[in-house]
Amino acid sequence: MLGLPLHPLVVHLAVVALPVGALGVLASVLWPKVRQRYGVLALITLSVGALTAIAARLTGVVLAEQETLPETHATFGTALMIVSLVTAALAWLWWFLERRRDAAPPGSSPLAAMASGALTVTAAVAVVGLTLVTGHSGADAVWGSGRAQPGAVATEESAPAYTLAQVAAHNSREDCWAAVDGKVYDLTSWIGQHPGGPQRILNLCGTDATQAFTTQHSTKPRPNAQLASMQVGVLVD
Ligand code: HEM
Repeated sequence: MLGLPLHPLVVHLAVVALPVGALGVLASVLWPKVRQRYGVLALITLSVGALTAIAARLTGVVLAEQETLPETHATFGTALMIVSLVTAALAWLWWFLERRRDAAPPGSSPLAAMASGALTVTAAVAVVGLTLVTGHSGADAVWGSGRAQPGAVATEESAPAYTLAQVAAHNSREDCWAAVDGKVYDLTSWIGQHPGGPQRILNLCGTDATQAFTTQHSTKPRPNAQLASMQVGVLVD
């Protein structure tokens, strides 16, 4: 429930609320008339957007546990969450300083309000830009070329073919290949990164590891996506 149904729902809210709120705040800083009429509305919209960005990040993490993690999109999502929260905080600070300036006697220094206004405008532009790239990378992860596809590294037709004897020659920590289910993988760079420990991968070097891999990981998405990213060819007799 927390993953798939919620993530698309909250991201669409964030994708609307963040740019609308950020542009509204930007216009409020630049034009006092806009501030008077729509300032509070823009601030609330931006704040709702920032809270939705947190929700999007959290539901995205849950979703990544069920599917594979689209790295670029996750990085942008985290950046957007932080930048939108900072922007909302800056915008409220600017608002508070402007209100104080309105109440202050004529001739008081406008410096603090102006400085916070300039920071708010810069941050609001960053929010709009980051919302666009985060949304785009998310759409790409679902529909486009960024989609994590098992076996995407080498297609059956284009992949080089290796015999088990050739695979067996790559049987060391420095050069570790294994075959799984008719495909050949170079596991060398993964040895030290395996969450289940390096020894379990070292045991596979130079072998047909189909049974060891499927017994341990069967159809779990993460190990299979990791494996797919390391494919170097297909196994032939
Ligand atoms: C090329 C082969 C393998 C790959 C690509 C691989 C990949 C992975 C990945 C991605 C994880 C993290 C899982 C997660 O975060 O959900 C993991 C965890 C683990 N792996 Fe492997 N693995 C391989 C082979 C093996 C083998 C042969 C064994 C045992 C004989 C093993 C034992 C474990 C254990 C105990 C964990 C930690 C607990 C778990 O998440 O299941 N792995 N592996």
